[in-house]
Amino acid sequence: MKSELLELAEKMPKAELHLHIEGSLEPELVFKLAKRNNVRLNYASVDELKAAYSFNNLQEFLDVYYAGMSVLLTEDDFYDLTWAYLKRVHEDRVVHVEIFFDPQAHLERGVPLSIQLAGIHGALEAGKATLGISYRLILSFLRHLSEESALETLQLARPYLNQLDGFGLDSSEKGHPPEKFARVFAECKKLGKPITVHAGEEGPPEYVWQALDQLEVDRIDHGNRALEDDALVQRLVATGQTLTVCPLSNLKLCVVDSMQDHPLVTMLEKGLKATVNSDDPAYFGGYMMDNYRAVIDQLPLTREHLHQLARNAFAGSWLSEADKKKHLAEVDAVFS
Ligand SMILES: Nc1ncnc2[nH]cnc12
Ligand SMILES: [Zn+2]
Repeated sequence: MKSELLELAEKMPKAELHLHIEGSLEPELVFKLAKRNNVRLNYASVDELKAAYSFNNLQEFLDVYYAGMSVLLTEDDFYDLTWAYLKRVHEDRVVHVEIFFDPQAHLERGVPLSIQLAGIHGALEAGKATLGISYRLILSFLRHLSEESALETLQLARPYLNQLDGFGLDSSEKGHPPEKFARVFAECKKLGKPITVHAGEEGPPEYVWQALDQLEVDRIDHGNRALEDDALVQRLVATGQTLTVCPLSNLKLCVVDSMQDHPLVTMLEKGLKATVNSDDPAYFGGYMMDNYRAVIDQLPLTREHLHQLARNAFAGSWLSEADKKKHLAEVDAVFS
């Protein structure tokens, strides 16, 4: 049974909806870019850097994540990073990606938005042309920074709106509720772009309510802690909200104690539109298939659950209705 599910997971076309491009920066590439840009690292070797990838919570990870991305300085760096991710997920039969980038983290180091976007967008276009991977690019605001900083970033982004497909909110969740950014996302809404925010990863169910009621999000990233509130689950089910769940991330950041305790199957059984994603694959032990392998191995996942997960990802994507329909038919063909 397990091997049949694995085979199906390998074969089915996949959409990844929760991926921080800076979180796909592999240790080997960190060292290559550090050398290219003359950046001094606090680690002597790839192995020493990898040894630092042990986290007790989100903040411990974020400290390493922001330090790692300090090597990203030029257009080529952003291009190489994004291209490496696309090539890697192509092997996992990922055909559509919706990826975040954290512009404020790079602006702080003096890297203009134009450089960040030229590299990331250039690689996404190359991936579309040569690997057949469609994409959406999401500008994500850092919630540990101020509302003012987010508004300034949005101003800087205005000339590039044709390259931005939506807006997100990430970084340190606790103490930085969605309502802190209500005015920022109201501005984003006026631009007619979809919104997705991290909520209920470490933060309480109240943050998920705020994301829904005050930010009027189109998707929730993570959402694990929504399960603590039955009324919230009912709301998410009734409105068909997609949750971009990240199993290996949740394990690495101690959101769950073990993969056997992961709520993915519970979510599906409750009718929540859960999807499987890798979040920050270079830091959390794997890309899309690694995540699928983990949940197939460790959870009572059925063929129907797997089919639902594949469908949820395309249905919850920001693809056109015609493209969704095409991909859903391809998924169904694998499971027929
Ligand atoms: N899992 C995560 N949660 C919040 N912010 C992030 N930034 C990158 N990965 C993140
Ligand atoms: Zn994330």
